[in-house]
Amino acid sequence: MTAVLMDGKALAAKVRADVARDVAALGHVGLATVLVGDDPASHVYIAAKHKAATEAGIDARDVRLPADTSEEDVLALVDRLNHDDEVDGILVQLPLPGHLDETKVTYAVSPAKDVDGFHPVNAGNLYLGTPIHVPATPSGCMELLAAYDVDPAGKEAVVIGRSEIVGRPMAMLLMHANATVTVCHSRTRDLAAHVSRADIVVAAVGRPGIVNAEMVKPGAAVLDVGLTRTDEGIRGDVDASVASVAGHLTPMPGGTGPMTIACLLQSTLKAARYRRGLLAFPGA
Ligand SMILES: Nc1nc(=O)c2c([nH]1)NC[C@@H]1CN(c3ccc(C(=O)N[C@@H](CCC(=O)O)C(=O)O)cc3)C=[N+]21
Repeated sequence: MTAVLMDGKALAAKVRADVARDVAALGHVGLATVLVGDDPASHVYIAAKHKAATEAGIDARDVRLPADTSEEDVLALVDRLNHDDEVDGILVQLPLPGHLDETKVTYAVSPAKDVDGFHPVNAGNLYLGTPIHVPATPSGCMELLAAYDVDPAGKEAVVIGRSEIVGRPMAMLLMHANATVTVCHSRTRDLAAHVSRADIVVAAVGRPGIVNAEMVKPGAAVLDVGLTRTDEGIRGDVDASVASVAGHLTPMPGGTGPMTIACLLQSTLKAARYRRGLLAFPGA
């Protein structure tokens, strides 16, 4: 068997075109990104997000601060953006330099403008099954499954990784879609035993090739979120051999990454709708 490739690039282009149409209808939609310091990967991601936002007609503001910026100054900036009427969505690029408390900065972003969905109000509402802003990578994975008619209902799903930005929200979304969800992590005793039972596998740990053909159930849908830069190029968590066993597989690159960016734009549009009262912000 050769897996059907889940083309994230193509689906992302479609999502972005839909966002562009809705942005045009709304008039003005603003996104502010905050990048502290000079992590080279973060620069690549921020550039990609700005290009996509601008192409969708979103007014994207690129705020950059030196690596030694104090926490007080970062929090003051976030506060200004919270109160800035031109700004519908705020994204603080992670990781932050070590002297800054990521939790504190994440808490500071207004939940309605938190397009990453990292604020506890948003994380909590996802847990409760009443999602407001949902992290972009897991959203993109759900969109990929839907686009390829892989319905999680009743299926065994294994999520590898329990990070706040991918693994945990991914598990929630799959559970809400009625999958039976197992979350594996660094202390899991027998990863292969869990993966071999899964109809849907989402790998998000950043360990190149940790998922291989021997452990994947024939016909399973496998989504690769891990991204490691090596001398030979970008490598995912899923070994290339899996293509001969899986039913569906995301390419790496060109799978879940482009969908992450597309879903970020969707969240920005949603944030603009909350702010204009076109969508009710739960509990507000
Ligand atoms: N506040 C915050 N929000 C994020 O959403 C966030 C973040 N911080 N920090 C870092 C991670 C990582 N991330 C990616 C986005 C796009 C690709 C992407 O487009 N990848 C391309 C390859 C790009 C390349 O060449 O490096 C692909 O998979 O085809 C990957 C990773 C968002 N993140």
